[in-house]
Amino acid sequence: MSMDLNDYTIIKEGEAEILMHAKNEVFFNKTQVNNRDMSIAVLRTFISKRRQEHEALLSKRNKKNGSSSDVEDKPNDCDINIQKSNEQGLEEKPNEDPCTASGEPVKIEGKVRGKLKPPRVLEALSASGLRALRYAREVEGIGQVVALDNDKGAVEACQRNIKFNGSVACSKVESHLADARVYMLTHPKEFDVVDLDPYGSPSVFLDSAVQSVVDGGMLMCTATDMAVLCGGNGEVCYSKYGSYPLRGKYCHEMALRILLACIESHANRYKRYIVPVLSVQMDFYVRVFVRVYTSASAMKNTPLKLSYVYQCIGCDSFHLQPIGRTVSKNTSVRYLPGFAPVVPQECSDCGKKFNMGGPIWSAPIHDQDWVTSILADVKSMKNCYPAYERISAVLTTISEELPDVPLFLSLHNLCATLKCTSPSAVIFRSAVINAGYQISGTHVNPLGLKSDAPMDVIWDIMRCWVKNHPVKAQPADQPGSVILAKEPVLQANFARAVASLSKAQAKKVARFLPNPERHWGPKLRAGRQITSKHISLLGEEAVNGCLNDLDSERDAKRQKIEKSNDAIAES
Ligand SMILES: C[S@@+](CC[C@H](N)C(=O)[O-])C[C@H]1O[C@@H](n2cnc3c(N)ncnc32)[C@H](O)[C@@H]1O
Ligand SMILES: [Zn+2]
Repeated sequence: MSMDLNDYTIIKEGEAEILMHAKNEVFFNKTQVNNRDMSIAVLRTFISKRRQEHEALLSKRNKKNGSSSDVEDKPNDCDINIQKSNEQGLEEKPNEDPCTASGEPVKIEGKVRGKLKPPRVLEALSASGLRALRYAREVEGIGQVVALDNDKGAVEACQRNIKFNGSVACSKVESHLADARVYMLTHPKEFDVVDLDPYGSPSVFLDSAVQSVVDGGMLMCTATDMAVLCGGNGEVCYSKYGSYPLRGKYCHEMALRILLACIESHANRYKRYIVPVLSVQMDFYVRVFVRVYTSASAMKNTPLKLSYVYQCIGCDSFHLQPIGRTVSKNTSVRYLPGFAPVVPQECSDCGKKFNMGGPIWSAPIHDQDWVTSILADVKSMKNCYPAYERISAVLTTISEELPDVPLFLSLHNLCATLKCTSPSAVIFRSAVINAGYQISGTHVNPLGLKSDAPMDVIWDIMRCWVKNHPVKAQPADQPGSVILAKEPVLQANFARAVASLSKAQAKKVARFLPNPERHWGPKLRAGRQITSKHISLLGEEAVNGCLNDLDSERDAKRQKIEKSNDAIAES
């Protein structure tokens, strides 16, 4: 088919270039550069971690072989995971043992040897192929990248772009017209990495995606339906993800945890479970990076990693209700349902009722060792990331998040409940630290604070604050009045604590950045007009912005708010 290059513009991102037709009939959203850069960073770390794990496995096996006879010990679950994960990626050493099955470690002179196969990546929803091309061209050590789309125009564009990107792209990237769900179902445990980047919700792809990843492989998954995940339509969220969202200030983190719980439930159907390495809320979407393993016995731990959330409708208090618990006796562990309820009918702080949301993933959402490696890698290859400033800021903030504290408090909301002036973040953080608890920021909200302090301690600190910063009298039945009517048990100490600023704050390293330009938001399915029906995909603000042409005003306002939020968080 002849093509006139004048009909196209060239878009360059990282090392990849794509041809965009003047009519732009294939999806492309440049704001997703943050998403693609972050994924490349995770992919690089995945390759190096996988190599380390492989070497550790080989040396463990060799030690075993050296010290014991031919009879192998029965491997435990953990061994099976590592073993299977590596078997998928093990390559025969040519001519060393022609009888060895492909993918099996090769045993030579009592030593197990094997070479890791470069990881195979499936970009299941590829559109123009930009992401697949960037993976192939920029990530050293990557294997084949399979790019799928069920839209003929997208596949044609992708194939054109593969050719346009030269020999490396041609040898590594292949594009197919396929329904991603069918393809993933018919390629079980075949891909080291599966990347899902859909329009809106990934929910319909999860069941097949968790089956297509090799043991120890990685699933990367975006969801842009934030209005659904953040509680705009609780029942829609429940039907798509099996969880009820709550409309707290922490809703974006809750969205991440709902998505993780949903992926885990799909994985469990196949005796598999997930281990999150990085979970990010950026721009207008959430994106999670999880490893997938198979183990019927490890799967029993799933209920320990999930919780319901009780959110008081009167004050900012929230409480987690774990689904399961364990009882250990000697060496045996029994799995039991969680003790319930963890809260009384009425909030013990303000007397109002609770909404119940979830279940959410309440175990850690990042592996801090991975986060450190990813951040170090990003910093060492600064010029290779077009969105360096943004992704390094997000990773820095994530690296400082308390790992074991789900969700967070909003200092603004606490003060709004009490109708008091707000202490600065530093003063509040100091009081929490001086009371013997931990506190950190969160990457999802410059004003959010994560703490392991129980709610009664938080309210005692605020009661002490109000004693020095009195409020006007309010009606007695208001949540704030009920809270302030009680005397604090704890005497808060607001003296500035050493750790009241995070390391990044102390060094003035950027943690939150405003959007670089207007229209920095989601895009519709290629070729569609924006109408009010698109609120769940784009969010109310974006849709109204397009419909009413109020974008510039809103953007200016948002940037102003972001700047002032940052200033408050730094203060
Ligand atoms: C948001 S775009 C992907 C953007 C791309 N990952 C990037 O980084 O530029 C989603 C793509 O998924 C494709 N798609 C939707 N449903 C699909 C399905 N069931 N199977 C394969 N592709 C599908 C659409 O045609 C669209 O091109
Ligand atoms: Zn309450």
